[in-house]
Amino acid sequence: MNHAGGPVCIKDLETIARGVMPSGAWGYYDSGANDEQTKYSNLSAFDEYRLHPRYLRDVSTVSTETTVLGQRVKTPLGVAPCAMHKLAHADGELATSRAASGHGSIMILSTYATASLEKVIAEGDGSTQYWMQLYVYRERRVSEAIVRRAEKAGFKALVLTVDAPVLGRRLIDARNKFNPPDDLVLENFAQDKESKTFGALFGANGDQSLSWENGVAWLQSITKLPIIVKGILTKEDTELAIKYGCAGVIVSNHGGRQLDGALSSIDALPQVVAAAQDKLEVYMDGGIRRGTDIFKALALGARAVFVARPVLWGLAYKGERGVRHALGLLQKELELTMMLTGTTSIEQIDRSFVYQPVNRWVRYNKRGELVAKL
Ligand SMILES: Cc1cc2nc3c(=O)[nH]c(=O)nc-3n(C[C@H](O)[C@H](O)[C@H](O)COP(=O)(O)O)c2cc1C
Ligand SMILES: CCCCCCC(=O)C(=O)O
Repeated sequence: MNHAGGPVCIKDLETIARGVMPSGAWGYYDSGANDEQTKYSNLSAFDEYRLHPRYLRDVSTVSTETTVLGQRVKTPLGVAPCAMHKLAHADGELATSRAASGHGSIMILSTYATASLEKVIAEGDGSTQYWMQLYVYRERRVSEAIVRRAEKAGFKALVLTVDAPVLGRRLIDARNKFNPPDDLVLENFAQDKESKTFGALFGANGDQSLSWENGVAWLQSITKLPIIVKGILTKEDTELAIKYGCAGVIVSNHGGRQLDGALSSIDALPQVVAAAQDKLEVYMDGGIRRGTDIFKALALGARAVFVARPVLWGLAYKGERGVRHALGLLQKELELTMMLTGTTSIEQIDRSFVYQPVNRWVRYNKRGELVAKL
């Protein structure tokens, strides 16, 4: 592929990133769990929703502005939390933060970031909301310390990831015997050198007994920040999130990295939106690679969407400029989709713009090539 004029879509960025990253780091970013069914269905499920365009509606001015948690953002496209941005580029999360900041939406910072949360938020220009992602640890004081630092630094919400009581089994990492490199420091999370394996970092610290009561209710009891639960796929858990006073849920299967066989995010979204009944905000991530994907998720009721791998690919391509490029491509594609569907504001995008033909399924092979339409 010739990229002389720069990557023109997210797929181009993926190809470039694959070419420039060391195989272990690439494998860690790319992998899904086990057979990667969920990772691939996150992508192919979008194709099962078709768009209903409306015309002759004056689309000379289009705005993607909206509100999230009551605050205005320039666009409903944000950055999902991802561990270890420095695997992609030496500037890591600081570069991502600068790029996200110009973009004017939301950046969710991973607990396993390779830059401290204070430094990351300091790169912002005030137009972007920062949310802090948390895993709640057996040692609650470790999690509480991160909450206190996030509050003090100006983070606007806490994102509690619930789909990882244990880490999913990623076969590529197992084959590569990949573990976080010794020279990377997880700056928000004290660790000794000997514990630098996924098992030691994640397994030994995680709390497998975590529940709504000892996790979500505990977090509510120690902070006034809004709590968003990440990794929700069912109406039952949405109802519990409402019961436990959460401000929002992120419909997500962790990019297919946890439970292989779990429902794709876009397919789970409608039932979560229905159960939410406007009592909390619903966001989604997983498989967004096109502006049309963002549009479909908004049409099915998401208030905002988040991307993970496209940001990492941008970072591997050219650091801050690469992330800007990735977010810019998606933003432009969203605006184009709005013009071509006859929508000029986010509020106008509703369910009437998507159509899901029944009994039609598209299938991709592992290289992302279309192999069947049933
Ligand atoms: C390399 C990598 C690291 C991730 N690290 C975290 C993490 O630390 N915390 C978390 O809640 N989710 C993490 N995720 C999951 C993402 O936040 C997100 O749910 C998912 O990747 C979105 O799908 P996408 O990659 O198709 O955009 C990670 C995903 C990737 C690819
Ligand atoms: C350095 C520990 C990484 C923990 C796992 C981060 C994550 O959520 C992932 O999907 O990978």
